[in-house]
Amino acid sequence: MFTNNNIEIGIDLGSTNILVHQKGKGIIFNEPSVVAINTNTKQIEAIGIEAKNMIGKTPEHLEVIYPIKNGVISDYNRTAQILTFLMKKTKFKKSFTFKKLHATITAPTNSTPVERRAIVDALKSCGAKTVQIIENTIAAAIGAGLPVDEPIANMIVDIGGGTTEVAIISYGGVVACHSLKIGGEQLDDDIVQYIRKKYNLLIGTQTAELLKMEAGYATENHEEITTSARGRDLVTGLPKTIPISSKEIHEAMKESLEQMITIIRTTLEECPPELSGDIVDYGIILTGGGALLNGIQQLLNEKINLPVHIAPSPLEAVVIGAGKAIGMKNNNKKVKAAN
Ligand SMILES: Nc1ncnc2c1ncn2[C@@H]1O[C@H](COP(=O)(O)OP(=O)(O)OP(=O)(O)O)[C@@H](O)[C@H]1O
Repeated sequence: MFTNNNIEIGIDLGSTNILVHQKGKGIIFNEPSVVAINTNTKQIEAIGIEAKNMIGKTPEHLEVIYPIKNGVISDYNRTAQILTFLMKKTKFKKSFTFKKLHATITAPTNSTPVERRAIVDALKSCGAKTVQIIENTIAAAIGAGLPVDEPIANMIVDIGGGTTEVAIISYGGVVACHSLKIGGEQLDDDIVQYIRKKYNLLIGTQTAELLKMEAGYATENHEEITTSARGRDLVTGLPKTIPISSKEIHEAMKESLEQMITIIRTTLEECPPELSGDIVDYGIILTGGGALLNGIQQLLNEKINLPVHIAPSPLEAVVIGAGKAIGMKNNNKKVKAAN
């Protein structure tokens, strides 16, 4: 659609990870959604891995934060700063063709027009010539290789860091959808709270995330493993290491996982009957980092009684879909363009 002088990119501004996909090059940026802010100048000093490595080690004038909450940055200025910094880091700003940058950026299904406008304006203020917004779930479906423009219903469950989004997609549009402000970060927090209550031990969220990845199981029945958790004893104030079992980690995450199952059920209940057959035939496609949780496929299969498939690159599906969607905007009725 565009000439070779144009750069076409897809951006996934996730709560946990920011990814940029460039047509012809693939994923060119994939780093944590962390920024280091200079509290004196209010300017961003670092983003991604560089900023994450500063956590706990920053001088007084630097604050390290995760600015994207539940897939949305509420502050327009901060959004513009992050995107400008991102454009510099990905070197688009140095390119003389920058004025021909065409960006597709994803947004949560339930984000407000004000939040979407803020993202579009921020990207345009960075110099993007055209900006289009695509819903996360549609991008995830495209990235997972589903035939979104065909009259076949597909069900996407995207379990990200801050949100779980569920959508039934047919003919390129969302037929039914629900979003929950619970994702992988809540599971980490559940583990922190569980260990604090049961053992009077305070662990960090990064430790909790590692426990989740190594020994966290979505299903109650699994081969039990034991690992160790390191933190600060809340009684003595001293560092302490305790053994912790995969059963306990499952127990900690159980309630949040049940809430995810509930919104999948609710979305299925709203599926028009003539599309239900497709969902029965094709099942549910899982995307987002949460798709990598041990046993999640089995849990959903047992509770929802439908086939469950994990997308080929679950962490990258959304940005790959955003990157591909740029040429699809005339077919995809749910892609909201703001050129
Ligand atoms: N192997 C794994 N097991 C369990 N969880 C994992 C694994 N790998 C990544 N995750 C979790 O996936 C989450 C990040 O997923 P993803 O990058 O899809 O989120 P995001 O797009 O940044 O967030 P959102 O869509 O909510 O804005 C984190 O909570 C991370 O802990």
